[in-house]
Amino acid sequence: ALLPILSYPDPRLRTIAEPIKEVNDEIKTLIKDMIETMYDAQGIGLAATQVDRHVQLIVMDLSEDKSEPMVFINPKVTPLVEEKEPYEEGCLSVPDVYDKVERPKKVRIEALDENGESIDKEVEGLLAVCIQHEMDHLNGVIFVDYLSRLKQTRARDKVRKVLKIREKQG
Ligand SMILES: O=C(O)C[C@@H](Cc1ccccc1)C(=O)SCC(=O)c1ccccc1
Ligand SMILES: [Zn+2]
Repeated sequence: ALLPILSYPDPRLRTIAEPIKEVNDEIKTLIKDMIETMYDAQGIGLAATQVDRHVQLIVMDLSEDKSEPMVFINPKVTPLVEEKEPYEEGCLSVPDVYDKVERPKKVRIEALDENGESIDKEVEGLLAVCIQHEMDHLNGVIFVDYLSRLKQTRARDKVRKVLKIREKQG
């Protein structure tokens, strides 16, 4: 099922997600719904926080044809290098706002997958950018938090406008 995505500056986006104790049917359904919601929203990632479910769960799919969804349960992301790289980020919770954010170039991801198998890999590029962006969501951080006050105000105004237009479209 498609889940509603919270929009900035909704305070629920600031909730800290809890660890998942058991990958039960409820979590399995949430994973399926989040993947469906991510594809529908044309995203490459989605954190459970964004759909108002405050558990440590991230889904991502960087493939062209939306055929390779990845699931990260109770993820831990550790920078492997000091060097940071800027990337023009967007966010499904801050529609139509894109801006440069600097993040560590290479990170280690430790997590469980949907079968409870452990994941432990070193990534860079868009995968590293996206997993750090999603991890921030689980910690109540949104990419606009890294921008200037002025840009944050502009982002709030922009989201308000986009939501009004979407409301009219019904
Ligand atoms: O809000 C989210 O978490 C999803 C977000 C993930 C993300 C994309 C790009 C950089 C950082 C984080 C998106 O999928 S935004 C939409 C998108 O597909 C995209 C936007 C900018 C660059 C590449 C992809
Ligand atoms: Zn986001």
